[in-house]
Amino acid sequence: MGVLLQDLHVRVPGVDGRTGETPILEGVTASLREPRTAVLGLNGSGKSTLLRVLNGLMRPSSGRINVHGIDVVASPRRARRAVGFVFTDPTAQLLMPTPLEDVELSLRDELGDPGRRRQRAMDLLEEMGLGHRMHHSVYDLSGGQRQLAALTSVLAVDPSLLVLDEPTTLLDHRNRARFLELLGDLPQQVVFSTHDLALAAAADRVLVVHGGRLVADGGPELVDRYGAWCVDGFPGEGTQNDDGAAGA
Ligand SMILES: Nc1ncnc2c1ncn2[C@@H]1O[C@H](COP(=O)(O)OP(=O)(O)OP(=O)(O)O)[C@@H](O)[C@H]1O
Repeated sequence: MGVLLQDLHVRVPGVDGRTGETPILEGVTASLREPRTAVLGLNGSGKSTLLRVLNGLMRPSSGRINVHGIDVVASPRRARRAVGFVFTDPTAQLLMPTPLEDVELSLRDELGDPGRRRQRAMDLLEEMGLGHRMHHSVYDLSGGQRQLAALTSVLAVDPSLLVLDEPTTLLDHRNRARFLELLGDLPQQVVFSTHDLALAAAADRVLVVHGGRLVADGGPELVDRYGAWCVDGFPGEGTQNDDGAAGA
């Protein structure tokens, strides 16, 4: 079992005069069985969209997605239970006032007893290095601490696939090192997008997305070949931050 993407297209209304639609992903096909997959690409290339379709947050216009035996398009609710997703900016996904309450909320279906639920939530936050912040308002946490709190809540329910959108963007050096260690230890299959080339090079599989298309798919050696382009821009194009959405 793994993650299967078959001829995936995502289009949104607008812009193109001929079709009235903007293509965001075009014909993405990949079968991912490796423990760690990194998705590389410039800003606007389609990385987040590729991740969002994995748990049904975004519906493809056409194509198949199967995650660990679940047809994501047909069963988006099952997919959301199986696929833990951590956003680049996790503020929106922390639903409760404090990290402790947020992790407790995640655990509500797993542990009926409030005392055991609280203890489990405290243990998980301690393991993540957030014990000293568990009672603070999520708005008083730093961006990196919020990201770790969101990750704790997601991991609390033991998803079979973990999807992380630019997981190290908000982390300082120490928390990035802690995150890398955690990534090495997690039993789950993980798919993550990143602009962090060292993080991508540590993955088993690398997908390079450009203009909504999968332009390269292979091992971590692709980081040497494509990494600089994914940071500075692809040859023959403008500079970084060009919007790389799929053209008509
Ligand atoms: N719902 C939507 N409606 C219209 N356009 C969208 C929508 N979702 C994404 N896009 C556009 O599709 C393109 C790809 O977006 P996406 O967020 O997947 O890029 P990304 O590679 O993750 O970029 P970044 O590195 O900046 O996070 C962008 O041009 C974005 O503006």
